[in-house]
Amino acid sequence: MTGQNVQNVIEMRDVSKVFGTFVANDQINLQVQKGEIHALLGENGAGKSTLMNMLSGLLEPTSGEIFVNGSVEKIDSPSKASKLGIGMVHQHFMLVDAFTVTENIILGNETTRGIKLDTKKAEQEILELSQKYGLEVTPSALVRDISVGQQQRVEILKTLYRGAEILIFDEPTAVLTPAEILELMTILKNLVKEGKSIILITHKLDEIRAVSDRVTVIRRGKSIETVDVAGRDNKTLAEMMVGHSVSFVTEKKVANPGKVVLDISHLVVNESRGAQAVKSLSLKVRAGEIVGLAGIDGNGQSELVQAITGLRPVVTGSIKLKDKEITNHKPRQITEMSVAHVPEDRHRDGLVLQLSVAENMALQTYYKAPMSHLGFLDYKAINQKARELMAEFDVRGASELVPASALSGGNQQKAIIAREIDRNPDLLIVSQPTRGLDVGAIEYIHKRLIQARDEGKAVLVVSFELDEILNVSDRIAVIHDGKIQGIVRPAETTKQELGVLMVGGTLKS
Ligand SMILES: Nc1ncnc2c1ncn2[C@@H]1O[C@H](COP(=O)(O)OP(=O)(O)OP(=O)(O)O)[C@@H](O)[C@H]1O
Repeated sequence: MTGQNVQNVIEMRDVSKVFGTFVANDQINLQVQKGEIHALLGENGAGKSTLMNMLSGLLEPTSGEIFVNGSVEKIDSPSKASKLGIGMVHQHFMLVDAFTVTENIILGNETTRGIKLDTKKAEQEILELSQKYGLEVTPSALVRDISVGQQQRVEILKTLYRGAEILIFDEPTAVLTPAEILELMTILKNLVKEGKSIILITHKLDEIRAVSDRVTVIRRGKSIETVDVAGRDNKTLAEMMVGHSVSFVTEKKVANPGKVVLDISHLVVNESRGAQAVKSLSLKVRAGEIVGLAGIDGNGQSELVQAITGLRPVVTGSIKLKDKEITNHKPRQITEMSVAHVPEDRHRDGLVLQLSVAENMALQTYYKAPMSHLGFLDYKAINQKARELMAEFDVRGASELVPASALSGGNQQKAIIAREIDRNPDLLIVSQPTRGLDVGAIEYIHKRLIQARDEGKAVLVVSFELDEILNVSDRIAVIHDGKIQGIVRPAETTKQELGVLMVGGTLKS
């Protein structure tokens, strides 16, 4: 069937997707015009990824029609999507670490294009594409040796190499540093300048306003409206998304810090290849305070958190928890000493994706009553507890029995935070707590962190988001090159000052 408005490279008409009895997409309409950047805005679990998975051939609609360049199409596989010129850049990269950039880009494409791994020719083509769109890469580098930002460029090149005209980006900036985000924004603009069309899923309202032409709002599985982005501010966009007013600043009382709970002294920790990542670092976190650890990715913050939680050996120095030595203790021993941890990589360290949401919520407690009796798991108790936590923390999903992989990214994060806060720890360490979360969920998580502080917990928040650090912290420690470059109070500093410390500068007193 033709006759559609050919200006629309994509038209989704009354598209629904039902999982069991759960309606994830409810008669959604979406029109994407050629040469535009079209943002999709919606709360965690609203149904954005589900909708895009139907465009990229990973899921088939339960009902509704999809038109590509004016013709109705059945997109029943990723290769069909690719043939139709649709490419998706996923949030979690799908690259092989041990292969080169070129090998990753041509992987899976050799036979369809009739090329027998002609690496030289492919390298040439990749260089041409990378120059045309400003996607700098080193074709011969191994993927494991390049930065996250470069890995994302490889993902983008992969879709372009397969001839993508319509590119879908699923929260592309969630894993990038501020500098890499700026580079990506330029790349997106280059892509549309060259005639590509882009669908952009992001929770970052600033990014939507910086690059998008139009935005479609999705709420609880339904498309609410499509509007021009020009002239709208963050508050308006946020309110359109959640359907009520949103506050960007979390109210909090002045902290009333008590005894030192976490005492890190002259700590040295190596990174995986043996170089020093944490270099004689000292830091204290007291009961009843939130210390925010700000810094550019790769300055030792991951290794520091891994050392505190027993996941990485300490070379020298000491870590004390309420005056007790925990240096190089096993992770389970540290957990048992009332330390909770929300890890930065929720898929690798936070969840077992194939287990149910309920089982994941019991991961730290399943071996004890009331979750188990005489060595047998009590599923009634496990599931009941999960239902309570899901209601309390607004974890939206079909039920507590679905695998964790079936929760949306933001809801997976809320599930981990619920599990860790519920353990009522003395020390709560949260890394990138709101990565991938919508503004409403961020507001809620920030409130819960402050509530934990007010209940007397020591809280260490590691984040690349300066707004987040400034919003929740009582003290901000800036880490640079494995050392604490400075400690400041949020009310007495600015983002600019933090930026100076983050690159290793010092503040004039
Ligand atoms: N295979 C599945 N089985 C059951 N429910 C599913 C499945 N896949 C997705 N869902 C549910 O559908 C809803 C929509 O999820 P989706 O991932 O599309 O949301 P999203 O808008 O992309 O959210 P986020 O911003 O958090 O990534 C969620 O409640 C999710 O739990």
